[in-house]
Amino acid sequence: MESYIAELNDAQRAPVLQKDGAMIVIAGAGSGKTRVLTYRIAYLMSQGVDAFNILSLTFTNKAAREMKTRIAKIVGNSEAKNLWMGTFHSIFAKILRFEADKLGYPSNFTIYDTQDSQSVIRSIIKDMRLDKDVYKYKQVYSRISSYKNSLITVKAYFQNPELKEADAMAKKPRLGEIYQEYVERCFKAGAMDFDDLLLKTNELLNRFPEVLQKYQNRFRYILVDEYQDTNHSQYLIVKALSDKFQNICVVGDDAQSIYAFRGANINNILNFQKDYENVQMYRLEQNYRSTKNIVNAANSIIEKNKTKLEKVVWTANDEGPKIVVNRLLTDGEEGRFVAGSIFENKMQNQLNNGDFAILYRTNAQSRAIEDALRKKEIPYRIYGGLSFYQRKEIKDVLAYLRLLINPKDEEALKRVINYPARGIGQTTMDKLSIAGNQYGKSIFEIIENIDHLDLKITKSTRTKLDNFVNMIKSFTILAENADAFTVADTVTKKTGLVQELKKDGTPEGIARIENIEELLNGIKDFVEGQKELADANGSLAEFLEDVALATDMDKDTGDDDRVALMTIHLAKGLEFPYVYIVGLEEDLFPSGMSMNTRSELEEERRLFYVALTRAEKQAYLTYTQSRYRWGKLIDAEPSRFIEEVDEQYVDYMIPQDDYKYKPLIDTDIFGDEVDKSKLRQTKPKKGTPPPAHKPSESQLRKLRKLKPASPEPEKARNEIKLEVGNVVEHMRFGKGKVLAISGVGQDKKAEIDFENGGIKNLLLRFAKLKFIS
Ligand SMILES: Nc1ncnc2c1ncn2[C@@H]1O[C@H](COP(=O)(O)OP(=O)(O)OP(=O)(O)O)[C@@H](O)[C@H]1O
Ligand SMILES: [Mg+2]
Repeated sequence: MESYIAELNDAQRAPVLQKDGAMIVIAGAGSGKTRVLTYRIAYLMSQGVDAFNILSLTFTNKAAREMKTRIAKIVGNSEAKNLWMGTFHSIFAKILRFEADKLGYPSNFTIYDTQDSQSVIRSIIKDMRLDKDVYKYKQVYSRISSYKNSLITVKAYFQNPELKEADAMAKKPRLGEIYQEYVERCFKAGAMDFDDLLLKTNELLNRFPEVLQKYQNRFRYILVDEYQDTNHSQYLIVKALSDKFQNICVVGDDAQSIYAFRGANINNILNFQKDYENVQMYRLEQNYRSTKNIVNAANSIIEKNKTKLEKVVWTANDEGPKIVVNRLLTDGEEGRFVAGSIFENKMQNQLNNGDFAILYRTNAQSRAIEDALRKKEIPYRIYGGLSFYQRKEIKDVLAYLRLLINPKDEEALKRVINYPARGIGQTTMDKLSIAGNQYGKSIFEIIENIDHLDLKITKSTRTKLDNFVNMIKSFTILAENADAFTVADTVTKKTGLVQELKKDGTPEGIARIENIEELLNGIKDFVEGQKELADANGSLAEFLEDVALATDMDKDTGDDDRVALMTIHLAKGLEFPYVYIVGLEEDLFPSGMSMNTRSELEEERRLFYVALTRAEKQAYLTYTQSRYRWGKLIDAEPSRFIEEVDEQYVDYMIPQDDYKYKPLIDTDIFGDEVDKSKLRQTKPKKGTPPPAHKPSESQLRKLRKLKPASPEPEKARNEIKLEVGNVVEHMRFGKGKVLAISGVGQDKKAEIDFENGGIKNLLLRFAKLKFIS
């Protein structure tokens, strides 16, 4: 037996050693799912499976790299290099390049990022003269994106009157036309957006059986991490590719499904057994990541969800300190508390900055935290947010590079045709655009043929356009032989980009030049790295693809020591010794936008579960009493999730005098006077605690029945549609009759005459009412 196999427990070893067939590993956080995938790949290779025949799909490219490094240690570097590992998007972008011509795309197609896509949509809305307050481009974009991820093409859209009706109901009757125009413009520009990378892969595998066969034969063994967050489009790709050999291993945790809002479909996990023959189901129960306190606290939260697979998670690790909950006055205080606590922990326990993570629900929350960390001189890195590649000056350089690779790339062209200024104005651009639409050609092609078209563009402007096109063409020729660095270096010099910034002379201008230098350094590194690989040569096209699909996480080389700041969504799959979860307030976490239905609330709760289970040694939860939101200082309420953590695993910090704490006297929804600060300190006892030690065999047998707990038919409490005359039940006041309803939406209230409490005016959003008749 290979020695690394000994680094697995019995339950983990089983799916690693089952070489063939379909298998699913369902298990809670930190139980070694990702480790199973990694070791399984190493094992397959030791059994003679060629690395070229293994496809492994991960949530980030960084995760893929880490797995590869681990595998390389076991099987050797040269073999591990040939593995196909990466995100769905990066793997299938590669395949699409090989096969692009079949779909009518150039193999050098551009990948439009979200900004590019939204910019195309904005100009369509403008060109169609639609009201931009009704047709909000971001909303339109996400609508189109969700169609694509459900494989609803333009044709399918128009064949399905229900979709059109739904959009009409949402006051966007022309959404289908926008969708159609968007698809046409992208196609004309030789561009695919992120969603196309999946949609077009599906199209490719469906329409061309010989292509499907080729990749089925190639990827004889397929592995998928974080399977709970695959969307329909991804699901179908995996299904098609694995259909022939059925050697597929997926791992996931339904309790960590947090992308339903982007189309992830939990049924992919629930139905896996139906999709393949002789599916082996494996469970892992022992958590190796966290202390008992953290594991048990996390169990006590997820227990509150009605839709879930029953699972056991226990740990043999130490008890560890309790979870610390602290209330602060403002977000500034919150930042100072977190920075101070990190500082103290570092001093007391001799830790590195990299041992800490600060997790939040929304990117906007990072600012106050950053201020505090800077004051304490604690180095940090923000993941997500505005990435390096989205900075203006970087996008400018990249636009030139994209354009020389794919001259049809309309978004790139618009960005740089008159930057630095070349005297090509908006009127000229409009004329070119109109001609482009009329002839179904790209602007670049229109300019190339400008002498044959009657566009009423002056001779002098035509010369300027000519010069621009010739410059780009000269770069294209250079790129045929030179590597990415040489090309990029030439472009920044010849286009006048750097000179323009030098002229500017302001500190911002200088910072921008430094960023461009940084980009060039990055390209140089990339070229050196790629030259070592068998199937790459450091070309510009390869670099651009890398950039288009890079997330901030991917750039993290981990070689400098910083505190990590990120949204919880980004933290999935990661682990840190110390984790601070900040902003635990109603309407922020759970998000005010996700409380309309029980399923949305449950997704927020899973998000909280993900956050807490990132922690190895200790977790901190913080909330504030008031917070600036949308420019207003509002009273914040502690998140319901804080109360949901079984109190035996929690330490509440008593506010110190220097917090300038003022008790907030308020009336609650029952009309009683309450001191809000005390509200959360007296908590009712919770139900049976989850197992702190390995549960008994009989308990395990009960819990192991891996069937979905049926969601209770009772409606989410804010879903209840009450009418005057209805009878309801309240936990405290007993039965009551609805006398009147007032307010709308979030403010909807009901006046109810209760058996035990008399007449009460209750905010329906909060009142725990059961509908009786
Ligand atoms: N048998 C084992 N012995 C020792 N350590 C282990 C074992 N299995 C897993 N670990 C460690 O436990 C931690 C969690 O493992 P891993 O990340 O694979 O869990 P996971 O199930 O993928 O978690 P998540 O659900 O958060 O993605 C890692 O640090 C891993 O190295
Ligand atoms: Mg994992």
